[in-house]
Amino acid sequence: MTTTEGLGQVRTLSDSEQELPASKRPRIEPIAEEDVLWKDIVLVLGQEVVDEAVEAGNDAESPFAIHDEVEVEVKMLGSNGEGIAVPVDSTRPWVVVVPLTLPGERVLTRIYRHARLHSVGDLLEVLTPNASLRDMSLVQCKYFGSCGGCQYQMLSYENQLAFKRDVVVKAFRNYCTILSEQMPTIQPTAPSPLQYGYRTKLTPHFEGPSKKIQKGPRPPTTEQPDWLTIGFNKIGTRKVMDIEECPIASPVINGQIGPTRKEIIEKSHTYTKGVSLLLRDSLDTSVDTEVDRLSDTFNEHVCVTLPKATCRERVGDFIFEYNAGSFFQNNNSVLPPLTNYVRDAIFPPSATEPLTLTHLVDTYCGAGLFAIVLSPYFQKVAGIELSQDSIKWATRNAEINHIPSDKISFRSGDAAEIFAVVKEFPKDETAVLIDPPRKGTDEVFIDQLLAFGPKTVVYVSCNVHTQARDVAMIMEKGSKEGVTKYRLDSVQGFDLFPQTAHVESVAVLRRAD
Ligand SMILES: C[S@@+](CC[C@H](N)C(=O)[O-])C[C@H]1O[C@@H](n2cnc3c(N)ncnc32)[C@H](O)[C@@H]1O
Repeated sequence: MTTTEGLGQVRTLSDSEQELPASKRPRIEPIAEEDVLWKDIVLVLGQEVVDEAVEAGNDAESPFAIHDEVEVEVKMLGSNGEGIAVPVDSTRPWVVVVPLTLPGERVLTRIYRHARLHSVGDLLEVLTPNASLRDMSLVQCKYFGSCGGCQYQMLSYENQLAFKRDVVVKAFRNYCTILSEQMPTIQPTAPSPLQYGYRTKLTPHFEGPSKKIQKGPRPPTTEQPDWLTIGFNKIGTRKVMDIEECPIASPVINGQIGPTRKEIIEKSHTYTKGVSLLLRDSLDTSVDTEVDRLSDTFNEHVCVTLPKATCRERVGDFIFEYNAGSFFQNNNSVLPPLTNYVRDAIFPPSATEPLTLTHLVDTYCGAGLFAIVLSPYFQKVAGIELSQDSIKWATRNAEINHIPSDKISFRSGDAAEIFAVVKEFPKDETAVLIDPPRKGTDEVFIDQLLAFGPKTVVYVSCNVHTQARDVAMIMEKGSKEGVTKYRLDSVQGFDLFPQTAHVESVAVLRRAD
């Protein structure tokens, strides 16, 4: 029988690829959203049923036509935030993915796309709501249900956190191929202090006018032309819908949406292409960095719209500056609990013997967030980051926070290069922090990490699926090759984006000796 267990799985390096010099080896493939969805489909239909459908050649043949209206029952919430449903009347195993629906609900959907063993549909009507989960009085945004930004506003915050924990559990079950006895219980998801008004960065966008409109007369106007919509993509589409406010964004960002829209409309006759706008919440950078950081003057918020302009944020006692267009975490309210959590993971308050970790390596360090906030707890800190620009800011951030340059250093380069630099760091007293982009880290990095063998590894991730894969690789390679054996101490989700399906995750590994 054909087995589909490997379907959609990520590729591991072949033997010949393993032979290549580190710099020439391909990176581990990122785990695509479709792959994550496929695992949910298999969970709902069952592996055997999926195998049979594949065997019978039924897996690519939808029982529905595009635009069919179908009644379905939602079986579970998928890891990407949509309901994973099965048709109420169907003789063939098939899944229908419907956004904005909840487990246990019967809904009417209109099919708009087919893929392997599933179709995707728009939500037309919730026929039987799940009254214990759905509470529409919680919804704070007038665009909820049309805008693609938020998926969970109809859920209590407690339920949002519980669903996010399920995502972490499934991610580790599906992608972390370690023995179940090596897997710790996934901790409850840590909440964000702000559940609305938290986003410090928004990127509304608009499409350019058609060629036909460009050829016609385009006088300057103060009225919004028909071709122009400024906002976010409609759910499940690439069509932009008009947005005049966004309740998950911070007050200064909301205050800037109107003026920015007005400016775009007034200049609309000049546009030929679409543009992605930038609205970033910042402290007023004209205020001197030496002003009392708790004073009202220092904490005046402004909205920055130019990608090359400087932004400033305060995280606890520290301040950070960076280019508005470059990476910085988008929810300032959760940064103190997140950085405290990482600190406590490195120095567990419950440890019977205090850990004597004196050195920190912050890989994928951006503008130096973790390196700088955690610097008081270490004698030496080194950070690495690909973006030269972010490294300039990290170095400046160390200065404006009065951290001596013989204690903290930042360099630009691929994360794996840091291990050649920190050779003199005592591995028994070193913690390594990993915070890569969504695609996760790579095999070259993991090999170097294992060769270095730090006492503690804290892996912060915005993609729990690639994190689970990488954690497995760290543990499996470490134990197989007898290099450095790690045990997985804890995994906990962090809610950086309330009202959305996104979950951040922190995994803590400790050397097993
Ligand atoms: C999720 S961000 C984390 C940044 C930082 N830790 C923070 O919390 O602000 C990931 C960072 O990794 C950087 N990056 C991407 N690929 C990299 C690589 N191969 N080596 C080093 N840094 C990389 C990106 O530029 C980005 O700043």
